[in-house]
Amino acid sequence: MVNGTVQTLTIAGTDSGGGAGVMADIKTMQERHVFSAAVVVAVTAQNTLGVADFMAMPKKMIDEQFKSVAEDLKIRAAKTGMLADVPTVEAVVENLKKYDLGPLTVDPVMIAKGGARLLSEDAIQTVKTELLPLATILTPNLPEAEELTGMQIKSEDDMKTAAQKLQDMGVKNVLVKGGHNISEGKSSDFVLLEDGNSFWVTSPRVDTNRTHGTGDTLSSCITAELAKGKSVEDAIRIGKRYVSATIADGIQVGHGHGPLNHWAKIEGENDDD
Ligand SMILES: Nc1ncnc2c1ncn2[C@@H]1O[C@H](COP(=O)(O)OP(=O)(O)O)[C@@H](O)[C@H]1O
Ligand SMILES: Cc1ncc(COP(=O)(O)O)c(N)n1
Repeated sequence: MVNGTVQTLTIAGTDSGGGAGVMADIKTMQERHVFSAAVVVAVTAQNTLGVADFMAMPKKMIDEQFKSVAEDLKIRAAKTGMLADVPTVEAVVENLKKYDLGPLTVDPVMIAKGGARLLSEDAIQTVKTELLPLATILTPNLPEAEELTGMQIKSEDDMKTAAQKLQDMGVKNVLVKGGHNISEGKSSDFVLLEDGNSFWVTSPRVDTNRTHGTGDTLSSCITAELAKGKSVEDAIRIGKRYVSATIADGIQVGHGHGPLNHWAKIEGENDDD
């Protein structure tokens, strides 16, 4: 069965605290029953209280990791997370063009919950012009959608407008995440699909600061479901249900923005789904 195992790839930064980045991605993939490889493009010294420091990998190490993965594994879907700076974004784009890694989910990570910049300001333009055209799905949170579109997002209508603007910039499918407190009592994300259809995915807002790694977890779950062959719409709906479960059923780790409970189950789902 080895060749039949569904394989995915995360291209992101590590989190020494275990809650976000590559660590959250691999935990999510494991729970969604797909195998995950990892190209580490940056290392962070981080915990639930914040990011103390980070270091981007040299281009040669990024290239060698892509080569090692691509030569041996059959990746069915991939995702990007923290990409640090211009040379790192450029190295990742070059490798994404070189290897067939299946549908790509781009989580345009810019600023951590604690406030640290994880993507340099000048790299935002590189992401826009070079990475976004490669994305099957783009999953910005509200500050990221504001940066990418240049508009302010203060309402659900603004979220719809931002999604349309991002699609006009050449992105196929857009998921604008509403975790940053726009709607009372609920956490609603707006989805605009390639075919023009749109819908909201909504969950009750959980009153908690244990939301470290929510974006990574959502985008990894979407990637896992795409790798299994699910449609973009189904992958997003499953991703939203999974991330909601991991937030609602919390664990106690650390003293700040705590990590999610990746063991949480989607209600009604069987273990072999
Ligand atoms: N307090 C919360 N309660 C319920 N869902 C949340 C909460 N915070 C975030 N979410 C959900 O988690 C997912 C990630 O959103 P968000 O936190 O905006 O992303 P990011 O981690 O990139 O900032 C979205 O589906 C969002 O609706
Ligand atoms: C390596 C890495 N990647 C991504 C995030 C974003 O996660 P969050 O916005 O939940 O802090 C992070 N803090 N660290």
